[in-house]
Amino acid sequence: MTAKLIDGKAVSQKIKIQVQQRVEKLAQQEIIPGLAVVLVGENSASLTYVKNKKKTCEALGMRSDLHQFPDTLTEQELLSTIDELNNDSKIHGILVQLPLPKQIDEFKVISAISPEKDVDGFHPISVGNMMIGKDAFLPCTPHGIMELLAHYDIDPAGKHAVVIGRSNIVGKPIGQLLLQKDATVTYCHSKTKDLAEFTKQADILIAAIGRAKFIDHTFIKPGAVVIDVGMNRDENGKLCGDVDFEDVQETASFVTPVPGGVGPMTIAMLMDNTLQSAEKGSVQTKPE
Ligand SMILES: Nc1nc(=O)c2c([nH]1)NC[C@@H]1CN(c3ccc(C(=O)N[C@@H](CCC(=O)O)C(=O)O)cc3)C=[N+]21
Repeated sequence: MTAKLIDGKAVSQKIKIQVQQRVEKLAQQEIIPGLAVVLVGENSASLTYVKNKKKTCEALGMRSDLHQFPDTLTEQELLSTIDELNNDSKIHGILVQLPLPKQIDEFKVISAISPEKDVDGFHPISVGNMMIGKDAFLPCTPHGIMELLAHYDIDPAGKHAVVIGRSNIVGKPIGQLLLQKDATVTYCHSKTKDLAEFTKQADILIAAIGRAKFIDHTFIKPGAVVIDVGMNRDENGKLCGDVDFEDVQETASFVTPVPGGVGPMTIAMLMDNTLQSAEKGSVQTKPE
């Protein structure tokens, strides 16, 4: 038996069509959702993601402004850019591409973004609201994973979800979202002893490690759902995940590919968050 493919590309396409239709509705009120993307430095991978976001925005009828700076930018300069974007009524979402150069304190910068425009869901207020299940922009990658599970009728309730990775942007929040859907959640990380002992108990395995093809069939319980959040280059420079996709086929029940799995969902959820922000703004500024 081979695992079923979780087709992030196809699901993201459906979500983007829905976003586009709502963008058209907003256009009748003369509101165009606007996303500001701030990129500091010349990281070529970052530039690719950022261009992808811009292209998607424009395809859906939204605005996207790229603010690109050299890696010598000071923290103060970045904070004043954010201040301007916070006060710009044409901008509904602000995304500061991470990582930032070392002279800039990421926490300070993220905290300076107005929570109403925090479409990445990284602001401490967004994180706090997410933790207690209150209305907040959800971080795009974890939210995209939850949408994928729902789309394939994979209900986390009562399942054992094992998350490998504890970053603030993927590992920690995906564990919380799975917990809110009544999964039993185990977090593993670089200091976990005997990783496979844990992962072999996972009904749902989330791999966010950052090591190419690290997870093979020996880590996987027969019938498990395997979600690959990795974005690595293999020995030939080809994009690949944290999971050895071919090797787990006979063991897993469902698996996400890389590319075409979680990545496209991340972008779709960013578009959805930006649209939602613009929709909220339209309610607040409606003439009486
Ligand atoms: N503030 C911030 N927010 C982010 O959301 C953020 C960030 N910083 N820094 C970098 C990571 C990475 N990230 C990706 C998004 C989409 C794909 C994606 O669409 N990947 C395609 C392949 C793209 C390709 O071919 O290179 C796929 O998996 O099919 C990948 C990676 C968002 N990030």
